[in-house]
Amino acid sequence: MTGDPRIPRAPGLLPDDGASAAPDKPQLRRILKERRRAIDHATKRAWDDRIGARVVAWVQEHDVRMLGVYWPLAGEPDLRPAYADLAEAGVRLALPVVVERDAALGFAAWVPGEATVADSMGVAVPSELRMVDRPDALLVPCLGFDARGYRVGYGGGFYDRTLAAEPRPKTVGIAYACQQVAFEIGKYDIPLDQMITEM
Ligand SMILES: Nc1nc2c(c(=O)[nH]1)N(C=O)[C@@H](CNc1ccc(C(=O)N[C@@H](CCC(=O)O)C(=O)O)cc1)CN2
Ligand SMILES: Nc1ncnc2c1ncn2[C@@H]1O[C@H](COP(=O)(O)OP(=O)(O)OP(=O)(O)O)[C@@H](O)[C@H]1O
Repeated sequence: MTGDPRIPRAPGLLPDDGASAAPDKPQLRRILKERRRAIDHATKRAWDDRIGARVVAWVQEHDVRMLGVYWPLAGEPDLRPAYADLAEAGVRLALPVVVERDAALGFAAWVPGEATVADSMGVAVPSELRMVDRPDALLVPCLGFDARGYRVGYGGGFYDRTLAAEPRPKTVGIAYACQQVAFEIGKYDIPLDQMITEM
Protein backbone atom coordinates (compact mmCIF):
# COMPACT_ATOMS: atom_id res chain seq x y z
CA MET A 1 0.00 0.00 0.00
CA THR A 2 3.05 2.25 0.13
CA GLY A 3 2.53 3.08 -3.53
CA ASP A 4 -1.12 4.08 -3.18
CA PRO A 5 -1.40 7.58 -4.65
CA ARG A 6 -4.20 8.31 -2.18
CA ILE A 7 -1.67 8.22 0.66
CA PRO A 8 0.38 11.36 0.25
CA ARG A 9 3.10 12.43 2.62
CA ALA A 10 1.84 14.83 5.25
CA PRO A 11 3.59 18.16 5.02
CA GLY A 12 5.51 19.71 7.88
CA LEU A 13 6.14 18.04 11.22
CA LEU A 14 6.96 14.39 11.78
CA PRO A 15 8.14 13.21 8.37
CA ASP A 16 7.21 9.60 7.68
CA ASP A 17 10.77 8.61 6.80
CA GLY A 18 11.83 6.89 10.00
CA ALA A 19 14.78 9.28 10.29
CA SER A 20 13.61 11.59 13.05
CA ALA A 21 13.28 10.75 16.73
CA ALA A 22 9.73 9.55 17.32
CA PRO A 23 7.63 11.32 19.97
CA ASP A 24 5.97 8.99 22.48
CA LYS A 25 2.39 7.84 21.88
CA PRO A 26 0.62 10.23 24.30
CA GLN A 27 2.55 13.17 22.83
CA LEU A 28 1.80 11.96 19.32
CA ARG A 29 -1.92 11.72 20.15
CA ARG A 30 -1.88 15.31 21.44
CA ILE A 31 -0.18 16.58 18.28
CA LEU A 32 -2.60 14.69 16.06
CA LYS A 33 -5.67 15.96 17.92
CA GLU A 34 -4.34 19.51 17.58
CA ARG A 35 -3.81 19.08 13.86
CA ARG A 36 -7.35 17.88 13.44
CA ARG A 37 -8.72 20.73 15.54
CA ALA A 38 -6.89 23.25 13.33
CA ILE A 39 -8.95 22.31 10.26
CA ASP A 40 -11.55 25.03 9.68
CA HIS A 41 -15.21 24.12 9.50
CA ALA A 42 -15.79 24.74 5.78
CA THR A 43 -12.66 22.83 4.78
CA LYS A 44 -13.68 19.94 7.01
CA ARG A 45 -17.13 19.80 5.42
CA ALA A 46 -15.60 19.69 1.92
CA TRP A 47 -13.08 16.99 2.93
CA ASP A 48 -15.77 14.92 4.65
CA ASP A 49 -17.84 15.00 1.44
CA ARG A 50 -14.89 13.71 -0.58
CA ILE A 51 -14.05 11.01 1.91
CA GLY A 52 -17.73 10.01 2.03
CA ALA A 53 -17.94 9.69 -1.77
CA ARG A 54 -14.82 7.51 -1.77
CA VAL A 55 -16.22 5.31 0.96
CA VAL A 56 -19.42 4.76 -1.04
CA ALA A 57 -17.37 3.84 -4.13
CA TRP A 58 -15.17 1.47 -2.10
CA VAL A 59 -18.17 -0.30 -0.56
CA GLN A 60 -19.75 -0.77 -3.99
CA GLU A 61 -16.49 -2.10 -5.49
CA HIS A 62 -16.01 -4.62 -2.69
CA ASP A 63 -19.58 -5.91 -2.61
CA VAL A 64 -19.94 -5.27 1.12
CA ARG A 65 -23.16 -6.60 2.70
CA MET A 66 -22.67 -5.21 6.19
CA LEU A 67 -20.39 -2.29 6.97
CA GLY A 68 -19.16 -1.34 10.43
CA VAL A 69 -19.29 2.46 10.51
CA TYR A 70 -18.54 4.90 13.34
CA TRP A 71 -20.33 7.85 14.91
CA PRO A 72 -17.90 10.79 14.65
CA LEU A 73 -16.07 11.77 17.84
CA ALA A 74 -14.09 14.96 18.46
CA GLY A 75 -13.08 16.12 14.97
CA GLU A 76 -13.14 12.75 13.19
CA PRO A 77 -14.42 12.85 9.60
CA ASP A 78 -18.23 12.97 9.73
CA LEU A 79 -19.47 10.51 7.11
CA ARG A 80 -23.10 10.34 8.18
CA PRO A 81 -24.45 11.59 4.81
CA ALA A 82 -22.58 8.72 3.11
CA TYR A 83 -24.06 6.25 5.63
CA ALA A 84 -27.54 7.37 4.53
CA ASP A 85 -26.62 6.80 0.86
CA LEU A 86 -25.22 3.36 1.64
CA ALA A 87 -28.31 2.34 3.61
CA GLU A 88 -30.49 3.48 0.76
CA ALA A 89 -28.42 1.31 -1.60
CA GLY A 90 -29.15 -1.71 0.60
CA VAL A 91 -25.95 -1.94 2.66
CA ARG A 92 -26.61 -2.94 6.27
CA LEU A 93 -24.81 -0.76 8.81
CA ALA A 94 -23.56 -1.42 12.32
CA LEU A 95 -22.04 0.84 14.97
CA PRO A 96 -19.21 -0.27 17.26
CA VAL A 97 -20.08 -0.82 20.91
CA VAL A 98 -17.58 -1.05 23.75
CA VAL A 99 -18.92 -4.08 25.60
CA GLU A 100 -15.99 -4.52 27.97
CA ARG A 101 -12.83 -2.52 28.65
CA ASP A 102 -10.29 -5.10 27.56
CA ALA A 103 -12.24 -6.88 24.86
CA ALA A 104 -12.98 -6.64 21.16
CA LEU A 105 -15.71 -4.23 20.08
CA GLY A 106 -19.24 -5.50 19.67
CA PHE A 107 -21.42 -4.25 16.80
CA ALA A 108 -25.05 -3.17 16.88
CA ALA A 109 -27.27 -2.86 13.81
CA TRP A 110 -28.12 0.76 13.08
CA VAL A 111 -30.31 2.45 10.49
CA PRO A 112 -29.62 6.12 9.67
CA GLY A 113 -32.08 8.26 11.59
CA GLU A 114 -32.43 5.70 14.36
CA ALA A 115 -31.97 7.16 17.87
CA THR A 116 -28.62 6.87 19.62
CA VAL A 117 -27.44 7.44 23.20
CA ALA A 118 -23.97 8.28 24.54
CA ASP A 119 -22.33 5.30 26.21
CA SER A 120 -19.98 5.46 29.22
CA MET A 121 -17.10 6.52 26.93
CA GLY A 122 -19.11 9.32 25.36
CA VAL A 123 -19.58 7.44 22.09
CA ALA A 124 -23.01 7.33 20.45
CA VAL A 125 -24.52 3.84 20.20
CA PRO A 126 -28.04 2.82 19.10
CA SER A 127 -30.54 3.35 21.96
CA GLU A 128 -31.92 -0.08 21.30
CA LEU A 129 -29.02 -2.49 20.96
CA ARG A 130 -29.54 -5.24 18.40
CA MET A 131 -26.16 -6.93 18.46
CA VAL A 132 -24.88 -8.51 15.22
CA ASP A 133 -21.81 -10.55 14.22
CA ARG A 134 -18.67 -8.66 13.29
CA PRO A 135 -19.39 -6.98 9.91
CA ASP A 136 -17.52 -8.16 6.77
CA ALA A 137 -15.94 -4.71 6.38
CA LEU A 138 -15.11 -1.94 8.83
CA LEU A 139 -14.48 1.78 8.58
CA VAL A 140 -11.77 2.40 11.16
CA PRO A 141 -11.35 6.00 12.34
CA CYS A 142 -7.66 6.84 12.73
CA LEU A 143 -6.15 9.53 14.89
CA GLY A 144 -2.93 8.82 12.98
CA PHE A 145 -1.70 6.41 10.30
CA ASP A 146 1.55 5.61 8.52
CA ALA A 147 2.49 4.79 4.95
CA ARG A 148 1.90 1.06 5.53
CA GLY A 149 -1.57 1.51 6.97
CA TYR A 150 -0.69 1.11 10.63
CA ARG A 151 -2.95 3.12 12.89
CA VAL A 152 -2.84 5.26 16.01
CA GLY A 153 -6.15 5.36 17.91
CA TYR A 154 -7.19 6.75 21.25
CA GLY A 155 -5.24 4.07 23.08
CA GLY A 156 -7.94 1.63 24.14
CA GLY A 157 -6.70 -1.05 21.76
CA PHE A 158 -10.33 -1.79 20.79
CA TYR A 159 -9.84 -2.03 17.05
CA ASP A 160 -6.62 -4.03 17.42
CA ARG A 161 -8.45 -6.57 19.56
CA THR A 162 -11.39 -6.55 17.13
CA LEU A 163 -9.09 -7.33 14.20
CA ALA A 164 -7.03 -9.97 16.02
CA ALA A 165 -9.50 -12.81 15.31
CA GLU A 166 -9.44 -14.50 11.88
CA PRO A 167 -11.05 -14.30 9.40
CA ARG A 168 -10.39 -10.60 9.50
CA PRO A 169 -12.95 -8.18 8.09
CA LYS A 170 -11.82 -5.90 5.27
CA THR A 171 -10.61 -2.66 6.82
CA VAL A 172 -10.61 0.90 5.55
CA GLY A 173 -8.85 3.49 7.68
CA ILE A 174 -10.45 6.93 7.65
CA ALA A 175 -8.41 10.06 8.36
CA TYR A 176 -7.33 13.40 6.97
CA ALA A 177 -4.06 13.35 5.03
CA CYS A 178 -2.43 15.65 7.63
CA GLN A 179 -2.68 12.79 10.13
CA GLN A 180 -0.03 10.70 8.39
CA VAL A 181 2.96 10.30 10.71
CA ALA A 182 5.80 7.94 11.54
CA PHE A 183 5.54 5.96 14.77
CA GLU A 184 6.73 2.77 16.35
CA ILE A 185 4.49 -0.19 15.75
CA GLY A 186 3.29 -2.22 18.74
CA LYS A 187 3.10 -6.00 18.81
CA TYR A 188 -0.70 -6.04 18.48
CA ASP A 189 -0.87 -3.55 15.63
CA ILE A 190 -2.43 -4.89 12.43
CA PRO A 191 -2.17 -2.78 9.25
CA LEU A 192 -5.39 -1.66 7.60
CA ASP A 193 -6.13 -2.90 4.06
CA GLN A 194 -6.64 0.58 2.72
CA MET A 195 -6.65 4.22 3.80
CA ILE A 196 -9.14 6.75 2.51
CA THR A 197 -8.35 10.44 3.00
CA GLU A 198 -9.51 13.59 1.21
CA MET A 199 -6.41 13.71 -1.01
N1 LIG B 1 -15.98 7.42 16.40
C1 LIG B 1 -15.37 6.47 17.07
N2 LIG B 1 -16.07 5.51 17.64
C2 LIG B 1 -15.42 4.53 18.33
C3 LIG B 1 -14.02 4.54 18.47
C4 LIG B 1 -13.29 5.58 17.83
O1 LIG B 1 -12.07 5.66 17.87
N3 LIG B 1 -14.01 6.52 17.15
N4 LIG B 1 -13.42 3.54 19.20
C5 LIG B 1 -12.11 3.13 19.07
O2 LIG B 1 -11.56 2.47 19.87
C6 LIG B 1 -14.26 2.82 20.18
C7 LIG B 1 -14.46 3.69 21.42
N5 LIG B 1 -13.21 3.91 22.03
C8 LIG B 1 -12.82 5.04 22.69
C9 LIG B 1 -11.59 5.00 23.28
C10 LIG B 1 -11.14 6.10 23.97
C11 LIG B 1 -11.90 7.25 24.05
C12 LIG B 1 -11.34 8.42 24.75
O3 LIG B 1 -10.28 8.34 25.31
N6 LIG B 1 -12.00 9.54 24.70
C13 LIG B 1 -11.49 10.75 25.29
C14 LIG B 1 -11.83 11.96 24.45
C15 LIG B 1 -11.11 11.92 23.14
C16 LIG B 1 -11.09 13.28 22.51
O4 LIG B 1 -11.80 14.18 22.97
O5 LIG B 1 -10.36 13.44 21.55
C17 LIG B 1 -12.03 10.88 26.68
O6 LIG B 1 -13.08 10.29 26.95
O7 LIG B 1 -11.40 11.60 27.46
C18 LIG B 1 -13.13 7.28 23.43
C19 LIG B 1 -13.58 6.17 22.75
C20 LIG B 1 -15.57 2.48 19.57
N7 LIG B 1 -16.18 3.61 18.92
N1 LIG C 1 -4.98 -8.24 20.25
C1 LIG C 1 -4.78 -7.75 21.49
N2 LIG C 1 -4.75 -8.56 22.55
C2 LIG C 1 -4.55 -8.07 23.78
N3 LIG C 1 -4.33 -6.78 24.07
C3 LIG C 1 -4.34 -5.92 23.06
C4 LIG C 1 -4.56 -6.35 21.72
N4 LIG C 1 -4.53 -5.28 20.93
C5 LIG C 1 -4.28 -4.22 21.72
N5 LIG C 1 -4.16 -4.60 23.00
C6 LIG C 1 -3.91 -3.71 24.15
O1 LIG C 1 -4.41 -2.41 23.93
C7 LIG C 1 -3.45 -1.44 24.27
C8 LIG C 1 -3.62 -0.17 23.46
O2 LIG C 1 -3.19 -0.38 22.13
P1 LIG C 1 -2.78 0.85 21.20
O3 LIG C 1 -1.93 1.80 21.95
O4 LIG C 1 -2.28 0.27 19.92
O5 LIG C 1 -4.21 1.52 21.00
P2 LIG C 1 -4.86 2.24 19.77
O6 LIG C 1 -4.84 1.33 18.59
O7 LIG C 1 -4.21 3.55 19.63
O8 LIG C 1 -6.35 2.45 20.32
P3 LIG C 1 -7.82 2.15 19.77
O9 LIG C 1 -7.77 0.92 18.89
O10 LIG C 1 -8.68 1.94 20.96
O11 LIG C 1 -8.27 3.34 19.06
C9 LIG C 1 -2.13 -2.12 24.05
O12 LIG C 1 -1.12 -1.61 24.87
C10 LIG C 1 -2.44 -3.57 24.41
O13 LIG C 1 -2.21 -3.78 25.78
